[in-house]
Amino acid sequence: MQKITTAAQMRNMDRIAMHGVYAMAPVVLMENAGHAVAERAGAWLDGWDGKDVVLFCGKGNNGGDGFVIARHILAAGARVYVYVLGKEEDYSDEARQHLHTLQQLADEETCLLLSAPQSDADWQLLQKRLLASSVVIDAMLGTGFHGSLRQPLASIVAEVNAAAAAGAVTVIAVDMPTGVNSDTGAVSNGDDDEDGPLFADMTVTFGALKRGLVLYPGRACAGHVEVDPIGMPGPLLMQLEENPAYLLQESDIAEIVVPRSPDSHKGTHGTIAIVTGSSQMAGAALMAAHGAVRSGAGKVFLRVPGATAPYCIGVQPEIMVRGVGTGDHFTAADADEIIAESKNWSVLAMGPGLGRDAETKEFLLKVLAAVTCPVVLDADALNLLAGEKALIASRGSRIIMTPHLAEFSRISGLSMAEIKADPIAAARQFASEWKVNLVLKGAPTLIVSAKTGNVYVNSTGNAGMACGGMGDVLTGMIAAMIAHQGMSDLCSAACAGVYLHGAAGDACRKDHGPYGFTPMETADVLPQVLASLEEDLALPILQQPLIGGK
Ligand SMILES: NC(=O)C1=CN([C@@H]2O[C@H](COP(=O)(O)OP(=O)(O)OC[C@H]3O[C@@H](n4cnc5c(N)ncnc54)[C@H](OP(=O)(O)O)[C@@H]3O)[C@@H](O)[C@H]2O)[C@H](O)CC1
Ligand SMILES: [K+]
Repeated sequence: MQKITTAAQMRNMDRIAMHGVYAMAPVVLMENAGHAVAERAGAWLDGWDGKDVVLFCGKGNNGGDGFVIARHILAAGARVYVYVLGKEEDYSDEARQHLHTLQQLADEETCLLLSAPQSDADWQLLQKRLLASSVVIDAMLGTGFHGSLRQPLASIVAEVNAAAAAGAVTVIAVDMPTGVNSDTGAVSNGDDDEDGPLFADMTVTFGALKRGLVLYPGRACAGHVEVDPIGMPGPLLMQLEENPAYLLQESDIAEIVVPRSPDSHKGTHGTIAIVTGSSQMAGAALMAAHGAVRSGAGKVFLRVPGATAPYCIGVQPEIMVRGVGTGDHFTAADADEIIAESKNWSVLAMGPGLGRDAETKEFLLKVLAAVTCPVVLDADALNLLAGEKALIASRGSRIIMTPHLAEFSRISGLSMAEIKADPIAAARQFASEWKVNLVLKGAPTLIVSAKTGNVYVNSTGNAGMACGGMGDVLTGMIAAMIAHQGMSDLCSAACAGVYLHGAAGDACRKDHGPYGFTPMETADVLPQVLASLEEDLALPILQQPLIGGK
């Protein structure tokens, strides 16, 4: 699992690597960092030989990495213009040492060292060089960036973006794209909206992923991201700081979603109950149930208010529908029937299309206080339970709440701006206060474990999924995942549901185009997504065919 760090955690890791028991020389870490970029970007670009490169080095250690990169790509056959944007006395000892080495290699033909552009003529020359080069390397700012971009960096970033937009150059960022805050993913637009952030085609980052590379809008600036350990001692990288966050990747999910045992039966794969809907929103209930069906649930029961049942019965034969009571929304009088039935259920999901009637809140409170199976709460269930922290906290580790940002703002009392400023902290704080497993839906979706406080950042999904009904399908999927063999840990089930839902959306995007595909279509590609996941798994002996076959 890829660890995601903050700048402070990274600095702490650096400090221990250099000044703790490992006593690594700072100049060596910088050497490794620069070498890693030269190697990884070189492999990605099919080598450096014969390439014209413009390299911008800032006045911090990110710039120091740039001096090392210049030396390595020169040796690999590139011609390089190095803009040294700091004064020699500004640099750290290790950066200055690498600058001195590079100065010995400088010549007119292959390695020209230049200072920051000042006159109009300098800027015109810079533009010309950018358009004539094939690669730009951004070693201007890394984890030390704060505030909004100052000059001349803001204008350089604007020139690089313009050259890239003209199709002239491939842009490689060192550790972070300049202008992206490494802790929040917030970007700087400088004083002029066109002045930043830098948009990279590839980012090579050091030690571990930075939050700003996985959170939007920064994530959109990073391009293809590779993480290099730069020779950091393994135990240091593995060491869990407080409040860790991780990026969810296919291999992580393949470990959680165990293959079905060949002698399993429908009872093995869970009885999922979706108790939701109202006459205005029967579709939401059906989409949630369909999400569960397509996730391989053993049995799916849909319980809707009595007057809603005619809209749901017979729509999809796999879903066993029954109306409860006679109204068009649930009331407290309907709770006993649900509570009695729940003894046979593996999991209960409530919320999509539930409506916000006060009577429905009474129903929810009664059901939640009595049921013992795990519960997934979404949409209107969240709105109705916004003030019920004590009830949720009393059984939160058995509950998954799945708000989108607006719902999360309503129940947490945080403004959208506060959430966006630090979504990881906001999600973690909420999960800890409400003692609940949280799925904060957005780009990207965050999952927080009630038990450990660990945060998982999803890596799948796309903007085509921003449409009504996608969340309903996800609710059913997460419910079905909980019932899968070996998935009794609710947070793992939520991670699997969220990852697979996004992967299904990505498959739809590929098949249908960037948007316009539906939640039902998204659910329908799940078996294919699961098939590709199974390819990642070593099939257990029992799964292998007895005769023939692959
Ligand atoms: N283990 C590792 O990860 C290693 C990382 N390395 C590299 O080091 C950088 C971090 O280096 P640091 O010197 O701390 O920071 P930066 O180089 O990113 O930037 C600091 C300079 O940037 C100036 N700055 C800050 N904000 C702005 C802004 N908005 N506009 C313009 N300039 C800005 C800042 O100037 P101040 O006047 O504000 O102080 C600094 O001069 C990391 O990212 C890696 O690339 C090591 O090389 C190896 C180990
Ligand atoms: K950079």
